[in-house]
Amino acid sequence: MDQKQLKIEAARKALEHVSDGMRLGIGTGSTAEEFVRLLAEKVSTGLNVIGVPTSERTAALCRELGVPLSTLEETPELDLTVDGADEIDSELSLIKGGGGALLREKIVAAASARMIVIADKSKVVETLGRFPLPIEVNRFGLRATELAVAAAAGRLGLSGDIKLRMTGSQPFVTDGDHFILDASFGRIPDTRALSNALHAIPGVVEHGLFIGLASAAIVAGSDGIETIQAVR
Ligand SMILES: O=C(CO)[C@H](O)[C@H](O)COP(=O)(O)O
Repeated sequence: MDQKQLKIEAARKALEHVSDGMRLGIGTGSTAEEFVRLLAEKVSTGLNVIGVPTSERTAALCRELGVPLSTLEETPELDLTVDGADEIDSELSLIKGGGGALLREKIVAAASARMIVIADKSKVVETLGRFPLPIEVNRFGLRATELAVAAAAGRLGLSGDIKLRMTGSQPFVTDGDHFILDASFGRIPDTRALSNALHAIPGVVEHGLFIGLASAAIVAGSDGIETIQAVR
C-alpha cells in the first residue's frame, strides 16, 4: 500500500468515531484532507455535523466538498478534532506545523473534548525531534526572537539550525499573519521543558509541540491499522 492509501485508511478509521450531531475540529495537511474527503461523502448521504477548520486551506476544501462549517467563535466547544501530525511518540506527544497551521490547530485541539491523530506509520518515532520543530513567531523582532529561541534551546542542551520558512523567495506567512522558524534541534528528550522555555519568549506566538492534547492516534502501516490510546 502506498503512503497516500495508508493516509486514507487512517482517515477512514477515524471516521468511525464521528457520529451525528458532532461538532468537529478539522485538521490541516494531506492526511487531514483525506479525512475531509471521506467526511464529505458521509455528509452527502445525510450525516449531520458541523466543522471548525484549522486553516484557510482546510476551510476551502470543506466548502468545495460541501462540509458545513462554523467558526470557533460561534462554536467554542468541540466534541472531536481529527488532525494529522509530523511526528508522534509513544506518549502521543506530537510535532505539528509542517503545513504551517500549528497555531489554529492547537487552539482547536484544546477546545475539543477529544483529539484523534491520523497518520501513516512513518510518523511514529521513539523521541520527537527528527522533524524540524515549527515555531510560529511575530514578524516584529524576528531576529531577536530567533536568537532568544537559540539561547533557550542551548540552556536545555539543544542546538541546531533555525531557519525562517520560505515560500519561494518570500517568507511563508501563516493564517494568523506570522512567520515560522523551523528549528532542527534533533532529539528533544524533555519536550515539556522546551515547550515552557519557548512560551517564555515574547516573540514566540506558539510552537509545534503538542503535549497532552491527543487522546488517540490511528496509525496505518502496511501490516495494518493500530490505534494508540493516550494513557492519562
Ligand atoms: O501539522 C500539520 C499542518 O500544520 C499537519 O497535520 C502535518 O504537517 C502533517 O501533514 P501531512 O498529513 O500532510 O503529513
